[in-house]
Amino acid sequence: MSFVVAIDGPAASGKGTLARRLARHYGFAYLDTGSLYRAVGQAVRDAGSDPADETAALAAARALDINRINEKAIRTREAGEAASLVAVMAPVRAAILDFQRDFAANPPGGQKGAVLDGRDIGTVVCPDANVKLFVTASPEVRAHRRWLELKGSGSAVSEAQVLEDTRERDARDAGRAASPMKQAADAHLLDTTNLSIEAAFGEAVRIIDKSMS
Ligand SMILES: Nc1ncnc2c1ncn2[C@@H]1O[C@H](COP(=O)(O)OP(=O)(O)OP(=O)(O)O)[C@@H](O)[C@H]1O
Ligand SMILES: Nc1ccn([C@@H]2O[C@H](COP(=O)(O)O)[C@@H](O)[C@H]2O)c(=O)n1
Repeated sequence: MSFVVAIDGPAASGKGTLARRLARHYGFAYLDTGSLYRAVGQAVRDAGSDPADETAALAAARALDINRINEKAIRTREAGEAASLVAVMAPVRAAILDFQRDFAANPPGGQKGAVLDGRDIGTVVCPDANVKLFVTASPEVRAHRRWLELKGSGSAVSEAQVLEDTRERDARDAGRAASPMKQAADAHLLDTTNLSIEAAFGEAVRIIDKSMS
């Protein structure tokens, strides 16, 4: 049976950085579920439609081919915004739910476990995950990290604008009716506001090792 690590938390809290490192450390498969919503949102934009249009979003979700996701195109500010708009739609979420569950239960490459990160992994996608982490940090720290990242990739967006986007996205993700972002009752809270990447990784390994022994 696959050992599943579920990581949830708000935008730019460090979920992906942590999840990727954990997957490498334990030899597990990794799925960034946010990339699925980003790819759906970006596909709607590419088709010239409005990400708030449910018919267009559902068609894009049903047509999603994870092997054809354009990693660069989905990392923009606009793709993040489009992702959070399509993510409020229950039919869109339903269209990609089985894929995520199957990935967790049967990790590709025959790996013995999987790390999934997103907003509803511990609550909806994998409620029986072996370990659940809820990774967070203050909005200001998260916005600063994301701004540095966007600046590094050539974006001229201001830090104040990134903070505003971050707050808006958090509110939409936590406030929606369908699978809202929420810490599962049995999740460990990991606040990275004052933790380096290394320290956050060390804390997560301590929690996971304990649950494996
Ligand atoms: N503990 C940390 N200290 C400093 N920087 C960090 C830390 N964790 C992650 N970062 C940096 O913050 C940025 C956001 O991290 P990451 O992409 O892992 O967040 P995320 O929660 O997966 O975001 P999203 O949900 O929006 O995809 C990255 O540039 C990453 O290098
Ligand atoms: N399990 C998930 C993962 C993501 N979302 C939505 O996608 C947006 C982008 O996700 P990132 O992790 O890449 O920032 C996010 O803001 C959510 O709206 C989701 O709903 N469920």
